[in-house]
Amino acid sequence: MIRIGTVELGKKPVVVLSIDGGEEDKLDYARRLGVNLIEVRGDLVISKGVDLSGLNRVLDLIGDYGFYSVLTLRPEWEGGKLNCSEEERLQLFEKLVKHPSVGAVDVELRASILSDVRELAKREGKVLIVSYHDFEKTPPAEEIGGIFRRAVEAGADIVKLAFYGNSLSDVSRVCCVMNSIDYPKVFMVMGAVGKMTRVVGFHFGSLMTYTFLGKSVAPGQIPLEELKNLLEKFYNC
Ligand SMILES: O=C1C[C@@](O)(C(=O)O)C[C@@H](O)[C@@H]1O
Repeated sequence: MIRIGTVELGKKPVVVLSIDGGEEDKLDYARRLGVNLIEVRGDLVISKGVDLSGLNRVLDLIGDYGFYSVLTLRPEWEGGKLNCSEEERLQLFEKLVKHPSVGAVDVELRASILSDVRELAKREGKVLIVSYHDFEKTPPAEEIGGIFRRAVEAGADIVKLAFYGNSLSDVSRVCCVMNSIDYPKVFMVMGAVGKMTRVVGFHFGSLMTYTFLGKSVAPGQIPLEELKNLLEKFYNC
């Protein structure tokens, strides 16, 4: 069983609210709607002109509201807003990962700093999420399996795969491949056709689902209120 901060994964659906630094004033509301973790999209926060001390204040506030966070610094080359060198991104990770409210760190499988971030996470006792995003398509089953294996070999505590779905066969293929893999995982099929995976993914072993308040941060995300209602219907939680 994996725990991010005090949040146990795998016992019931875990809801992660992705914030870009503009929603921290809604943390009380998020708590009341059953959000379990806060993903700090540090790349989005920084893109709004917030500096490192401002990012630390966001992390402070998350802790003040009793949440643990997942720290994400998504680069432009994987769909994020961070436009800096990998060395600079690693320095940001080094300055932020140690924050007491950070429970997990998300780094891309294709990042040249992956092994550095892995060692950093291990040293600081944080959960390592190794993620892979394809915002255009869903690969064939064999390729999905290969990506997953590479993430495990890279030392992921949790493997997170997010593919863009163009058809229901994309959705069913991802669910079937994920269902066949016994390893801590999170997956979603992005886009309209893949919306269902953000709710039914738990049936196929996905540990977390990502949501938003205000503006979504990825195609096909379900807003928090609607997601809460769907999870109550499907999982009585
Ligand atoms: O990787 C993911 C999943 C995501 O892309 C989604 O589709 O909900 C949202 C991102 O913020 C997060 O880091």
